[in-house]
Amino acid sequence: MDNTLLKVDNVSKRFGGVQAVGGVSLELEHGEIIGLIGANGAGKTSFFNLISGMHFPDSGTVEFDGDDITRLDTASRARCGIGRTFQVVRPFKGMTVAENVMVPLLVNDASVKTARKRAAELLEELSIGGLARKPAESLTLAQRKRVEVARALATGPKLLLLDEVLAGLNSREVIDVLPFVAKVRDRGVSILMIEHLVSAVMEVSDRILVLDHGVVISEGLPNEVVNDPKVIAAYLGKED
Ligand SMILES: Nc1ncnc2c1ncn2[C@@H]1O[C@H](COP(=O)(O)OP(=O)(O)OP(=O)(O)O)[C@@H](O)[C@H]1O
Repeated sequence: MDNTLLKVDNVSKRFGGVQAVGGVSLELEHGEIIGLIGANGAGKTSFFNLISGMHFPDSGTVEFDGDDITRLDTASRARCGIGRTFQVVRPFKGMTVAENVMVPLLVNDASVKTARKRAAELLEELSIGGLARKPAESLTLAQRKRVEVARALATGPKLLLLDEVLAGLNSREVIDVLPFVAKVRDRGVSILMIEHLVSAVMEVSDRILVLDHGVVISEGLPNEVVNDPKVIAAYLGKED
C-alpha cells in the first residue's frame, strides 16, 4: 500500500530576481517526522508556504493524501488536513488557553459545547491541561509554543507544519518541548518541521532535508545528513 501522505514534486518559486525554491521534491509518509534545515535565506519558509498554500509554485505539483492541491488556497488546504504553526506565536489575548484552542473549532462550525469539550480533551492529551484556564498572555514562551501546537491540532490535521517551534527557547525548554513533538506524532499526525537547532531536530526527526540556495543539497537519516561534507560546507561549518 502507498503510505505517502505528502508528495511535493519539483516545485519552484521565484520572487523577482531571487530563486527562493528551485525544483524541490519531497515525499512524506503517514506518521513520519521530517526536519527541514538550512542557513538563513535557504528557502525553508518559502518551501513551507508552497505546501501550506500561502504561495503557489511557479512550476511543480503538491499532492496531499492522493489529491492534487497545488492550486488550493490555505483555507482549503487546512480543510484537507494541513495544519501549521507560525514562527511568531500570537495567541488571542484576553482569552484563556482553552478558549484559544476553541477558536479554530468554532471557525469550523463546531458548537460551543463541542468546542469546549474537544479543547479540554486535546489539552489533556498533550499534558497541558493545567494551562486551560490561564490567560493566554500570562504564558511563558515555551508554554505559548505548546498552545500554538494545540491550536493547530484542534481541527485534526493529518500533517502539521511546525515553523521553528524551538526558536527562542532555552536548552532546558528545548528538552521539554521535544518529547511534546514526538507525542503529537504518536497521535498519528505527520510532521514537517523547520528548525535552526540541528541537534534538536536530529533527535526527533526520522529524516532530514537540507536546503541551500533553494535546492536540496542533502537528504536522509539524521546521522547521514550531519556527516555529509556538502552539509558541513554549506551550513554546519558556519554555525559558530
Ligand atoms: N515574499 C518575498 N518576496 C521577495 N523575496 C522573498 C520573499 N520570500 C522569500 N524571499 C527571498 O527568498 C529567499 C529564501 O527565503 P526564505 O525566507 O524562504 O528562507 P529561509 O530558509 O526560511 O530563511 P530564514 O531561516 O532566515 O527564515 C531569500 O533570499 C528571501 O529574501
